[in-house]
Amino acid sequence: MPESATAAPPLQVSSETAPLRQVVVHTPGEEMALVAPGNKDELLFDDLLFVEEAREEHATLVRLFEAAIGDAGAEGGAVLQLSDLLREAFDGADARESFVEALVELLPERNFEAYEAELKALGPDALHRFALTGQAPFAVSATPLPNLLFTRDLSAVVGDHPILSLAATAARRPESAIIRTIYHHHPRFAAARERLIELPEDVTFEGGDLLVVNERVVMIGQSERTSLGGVLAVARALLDRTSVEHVLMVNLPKERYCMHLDTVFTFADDDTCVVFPPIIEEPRDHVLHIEAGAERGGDGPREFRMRPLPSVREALEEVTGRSYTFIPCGGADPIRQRREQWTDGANLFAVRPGLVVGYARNRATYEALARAGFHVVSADDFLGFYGDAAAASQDRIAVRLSGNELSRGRGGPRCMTMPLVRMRNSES
Ligand SMILES: NC(=[NH2+])NCCC[C@H](N)C(=O)O
Repeated sequence: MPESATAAPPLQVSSETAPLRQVVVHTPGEEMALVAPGNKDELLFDDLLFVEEAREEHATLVRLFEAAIGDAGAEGGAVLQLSDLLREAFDGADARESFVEALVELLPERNFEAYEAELKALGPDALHRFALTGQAPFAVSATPLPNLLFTRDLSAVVGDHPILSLAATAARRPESAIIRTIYHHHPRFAAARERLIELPEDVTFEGGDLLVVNERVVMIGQSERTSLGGVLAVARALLDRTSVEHVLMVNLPKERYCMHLDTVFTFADDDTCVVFPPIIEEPRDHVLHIEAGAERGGDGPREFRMRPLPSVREALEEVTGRSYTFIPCGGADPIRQRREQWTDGANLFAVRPGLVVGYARNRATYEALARAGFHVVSADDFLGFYGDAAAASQDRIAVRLSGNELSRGRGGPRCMTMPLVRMRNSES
């Protein structure tokens, strides 16, 4: 293994665009094929995915990461599969037991308590299958977890601190038990365990709502999925325990189309963002700047200082001291903006500053990226001609990934990735 690989720490995310070294994904499997007309709404799918094709699209995304990261990956490789991490964690009987206990606790309405002993007695493979598909060798059943595809929402890493999400919907709540089990029991996370940020059970928070601007600044959406309590609990933990000094809370409409902040706002370069103009460009006092206030003395928690700011742009410019270019998702036409936002045009994933991947179908978004100086290439061309040389260069490149099946799940490349390590060489 090259030296840089062993040197990379187990967890380190220094910004949204810092070069990617290791990422967790989930290639759709058996659980996706269990989405049917009768349960799709409950499972948060607007349509059924053609699973074979979705798997191929996803495999291209994985190849792209492997090509771009090359040998710079952290220990264990560039791309980790969530399902493997869970299966490896289940090798320990403690992990299996605490997973079952977490399910019982997180989903009281499902009455898994009645089968607790049987579930705890399942071996690692059987419990793994039950966790993903809801199917067990006896009379209990749970809902399948097709949304595992969107690994982003399970957790967020800020610096070297992992935050465990607490999913807002019943369909996704078992995912919180999965990620909790992985962080608590998988040997890979042994060193990060003491830095784990866990939230009080009465709040909700999903990773798609948190963006790491730099070591001192994070943005958090207060959304359909992340409650005000969730924002404040994450803010408190970050301000108390990490290098973060500024939390910018963005108040979003509580609607499905913009369920997380990353559905309307992502970073394409250190100073360039792709934005959904109707929500992000109009100033309307929808940003709250949160900082640590005075110590209270005694054991009481430290106070917050909060003040409203008119817009995302003003908030970012004020706390970072730099200026930003906003590229409109869908270009200038309001209808195309809405159509392309719906198919995740604003949900780009940056592999390094200025190298992004999105869904090819969002053509007006790519035209806007081209106008901002990005070379637009297909995923095949990227893999054939660019690969790791492109990752190392300074060129601005926007890769078009075929995602006609994947996009039916209402999530784009950023939603499908949970970076564990992203940092510049100088940071290792
Ligand atoms: N980070 C994101 N924007 N994730 C999108 C998740 C989509 C998923 N079907 C859901 O409704 O939960």
